[in-house]
Amino acid sequence: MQKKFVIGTRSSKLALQQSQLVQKKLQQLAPEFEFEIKKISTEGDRKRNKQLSELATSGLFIRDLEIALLTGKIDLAVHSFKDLPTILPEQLKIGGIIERANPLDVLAGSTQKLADLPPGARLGTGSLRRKSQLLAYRPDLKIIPIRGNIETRLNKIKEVNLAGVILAAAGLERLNLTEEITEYISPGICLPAARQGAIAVEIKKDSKQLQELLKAAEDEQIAIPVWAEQQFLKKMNAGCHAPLACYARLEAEQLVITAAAAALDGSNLIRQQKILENYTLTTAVNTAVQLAEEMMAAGAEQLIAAVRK
Ligand SMILES: NCc1[nH]cc(CCC(=O)O)c1CC(=O)O
Repeated sequence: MQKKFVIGTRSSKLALQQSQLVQKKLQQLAPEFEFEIKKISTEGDRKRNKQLSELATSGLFIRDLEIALLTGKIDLAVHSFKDLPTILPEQLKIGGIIERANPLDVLAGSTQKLADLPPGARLGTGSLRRKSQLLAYRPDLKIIPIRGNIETRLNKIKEVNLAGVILAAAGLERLNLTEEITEYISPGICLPAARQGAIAVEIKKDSKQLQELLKAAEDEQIAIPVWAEQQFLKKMNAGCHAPLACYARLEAEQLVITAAAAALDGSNLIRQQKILENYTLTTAVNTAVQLAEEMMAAGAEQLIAAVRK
């Protein structure tokens, strides 16, 4: 029986914070085990095992963490679920969804709320999902593409003279930067990305001990809506770079799932919602798949394909 587990993490502040949260949760649940955090560098030894890197087809950093998992350097990989592709390498799986912070997008670093910004105000975001929905709401806005980690993006406000930036509430809350939040943007204006704010822990499929632990750490009230969003995205065959949004929330006995897709210039926006009574994981996921089918029937595929290339 394994007594010590290594948690692999990216080395960004946000990634470390999320990994510490997972470490704390698991440590509380299983005080008899040791959970150590290990930073995995982006450079890594990516090219050392060609077969493994071919298996892990995802983004560069995710791939390094997955290679570390597959080669036994780490036992768990902590990710912002939003950034993960919907299809994982054959030997890996999501062992559990640990916590979801506020799933909404925010306007940050602005002196005015979104509705009060002057015509032509410059807002920073690198996300096509945010850009397209914001333009559908206010075609006059100037959307300036920005990249980098959260603090880098906040710094862009002064550097390139922006009225504010659009970010995930989750990142700012986890980094204790909530004082930068001007406004939580209504999901009726900017629907969040599928899985936004949720932390996913990836493990090897044969890690029985860890699987049990992570199941015990999971709260199904949190996990069910997130799995529904994941299944929606998978059915749409899209990732976090598409101008596509999906947000599921529990309201009493109901699961409410909303999806949106928009043309990049905001000239067209498709929005659909489904409400499920007395949800279970299975019915939630099935409803999400139906929602994806309705979105496609309404023409969402063309909007997504416009930027897929
Ligand atoms: N792709 C960037 C990214 N990936 C995860 C987060 C933090 C929020 C989350 O955990 O979903 C962010 C920043 C942002 O979207 O503003």
